[in-house]
Amino acid sequence: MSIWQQPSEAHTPWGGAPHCPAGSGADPTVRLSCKELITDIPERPDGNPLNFSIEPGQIWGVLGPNGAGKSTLLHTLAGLRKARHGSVKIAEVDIQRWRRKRLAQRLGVVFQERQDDFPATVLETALIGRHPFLPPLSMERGDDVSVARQALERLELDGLEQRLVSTLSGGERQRLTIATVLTQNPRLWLADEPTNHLDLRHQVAVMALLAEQAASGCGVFLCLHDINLAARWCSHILLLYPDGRACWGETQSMLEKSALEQLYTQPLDSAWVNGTRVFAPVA
Ligand SMILES: Nc1ncnc2c1ncn2[C@@H]1O[C@H](COP(=O)(O)OP(=O)(O)OP(=O)(O)O)[C@@H](O)[C@H]1O
Repeated sequence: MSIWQQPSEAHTPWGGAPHCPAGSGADPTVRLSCKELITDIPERPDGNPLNFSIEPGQIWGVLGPNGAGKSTLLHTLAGLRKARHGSVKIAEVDIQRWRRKRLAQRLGVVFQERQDDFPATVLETALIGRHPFLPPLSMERGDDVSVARQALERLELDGLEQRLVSTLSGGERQRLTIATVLTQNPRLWLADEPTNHLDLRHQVAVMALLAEQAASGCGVFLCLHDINLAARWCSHILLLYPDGRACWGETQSMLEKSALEQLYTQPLDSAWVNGTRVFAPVA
């Protein structure tokens, strides 16, 4: 199936029932919330405490210049870094109290950095997404392989299943990272620059995939560098300034030209295209 031919039912390619759709009794256990959260960036003073919740059906985009702390925030939300202050909770339980395996059954992370140290094929790598669901010391079964194959097909990698990951192009590798999380089928997606290395068509396809996940009741949190992708696809935006200031809210109210110019210390032009405000840097 091409990535343009969306399956009519959410999640059906993975064989599972769709997650509880947003707007029809959204699943409260998908909720990721942070309260008075200050991330721990070494040698940097405390910034604004963060207080927001990612609800099922929402797509949050965090925008900010290099070094602002977007990845650090994402890792803190994933429970991979301890906060300096405040809390992160999933389903009202502190993230540090979740067992990692249980957490991995619910939360998927698309990392910015790649770890290709071990020789592995594309299919073997996608199957890592099933590991949180396997009993100890057991191998993947036919069902797992089928879920991984469908995720690879969705990311247009189905012809490359037996290829070594080390031979993939940058964009193919990125799509494999997303296919691996799709194989994991999480209810919460935390994705660090998921459109990195992707051509325009695949950027749109990945954003459409994440929107589909949100529409099926997942919560989605993305670090992005492209304001226009954020404008078109995110329901909520968090602006993270390098001095630790932060503000957040619904996309419509957040993407103000002057705020973005200040964020990036870069003058911008803006225009409306098909109901979406778009931004371009002033040369
Ligand atoms: N272990 C560490 N020791 C010292 N400084 C660190 C450490 N980890 C991160 N930093 C610093 O914290 C800051 C925030 O890093 P982070 O990767 O979160 O930024 P970012 O907004 O994701 O940047 P980019 O857009 O470049 O990916 C950076 O200045 C980085 O150098």
